[in-house]
Amino acid sequence: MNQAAERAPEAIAPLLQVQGLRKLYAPGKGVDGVDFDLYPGEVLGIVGESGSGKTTLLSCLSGAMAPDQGRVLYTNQHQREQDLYGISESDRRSLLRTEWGVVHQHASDGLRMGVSAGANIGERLMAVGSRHYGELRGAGEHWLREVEIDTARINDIPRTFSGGMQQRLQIARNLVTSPRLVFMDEPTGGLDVSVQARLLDLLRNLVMDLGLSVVLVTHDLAVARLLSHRLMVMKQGKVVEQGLTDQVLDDPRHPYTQLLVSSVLSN
Ligand SMILES: Nc1ncnc2c1ncn2[C@@H]1O[C@H](COP(=O)(O)OP(=O)(O)OP(=O)(O)O)[C@@H](O)[C@H]1O
Repeated sequence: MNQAAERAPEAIAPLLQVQGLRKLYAPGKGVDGVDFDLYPGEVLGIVGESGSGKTTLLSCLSGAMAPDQGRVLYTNQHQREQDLYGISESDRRSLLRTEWGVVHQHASDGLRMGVSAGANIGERLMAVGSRHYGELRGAGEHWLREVEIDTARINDIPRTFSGGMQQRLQIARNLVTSPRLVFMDEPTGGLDVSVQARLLDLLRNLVMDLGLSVVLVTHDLAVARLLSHRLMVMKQGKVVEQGLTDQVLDDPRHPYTQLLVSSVLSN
């Protein structure tokens, strides 16, 4: 065997490494001892009942709230590892405007409700230096089409949009800077079932086409099954089980996961 053949294929570096993360508001309230790696193109679902710590974890991962303990390491597009809470506030903000995106449950938390749809999309591009009106307009139209919103609505403000459209606009606003990692907090929560189904379909296609890495918080196991490759199950701030989505949902090992799955089945 020659030397080249003996060499192991180059390992793919994780995009995100989470090590020993803890954020406790009070004993047992918050998250504790969370460790995982997220790889490029991977969708990780975080599930668990209300109060299990999903939102707290997402906030710590997405730079919104510093943990008490532990590290969040991100490998940026230049293959440099950045410690999320070791870098400056302005570098963290810059990550959030460029390589990262955040889709909130309530579109009003992620959109500027009083400015036009086009401006909502263009704003993120302007924040990274784009000033050319034609380009901004073109990007606005392109991303409206990508999220299935009629481009004739480009000058309308989000307040005049339906809930599903607002959520799709929020997604377009995030994707315009070609992020590598997107955090989603209950992206289909509070929408009618048929609107949810359309949004899920759109999200699934966008995630696949763009090769996005996603951390998705949901209490809805059907949403988790449809979108995520891997699942993490949380209970009272701790991860009780993690693995491939189908494995966790079809053959849950932890009694809590078994309960979650069976309560969905019996609904
Ligand atoms: N700012 C806060 N101050 C004190 N306790 C908090 C705070 N935010 C959350 N908690 C508590 O921490 C625990 C985890 O809450 P968290 O919102 O992260 O859970 P969750 O799984 O996202 O719940 P939900 O699905 O209801 O949003 C809960 O017991 C909650 O009451």
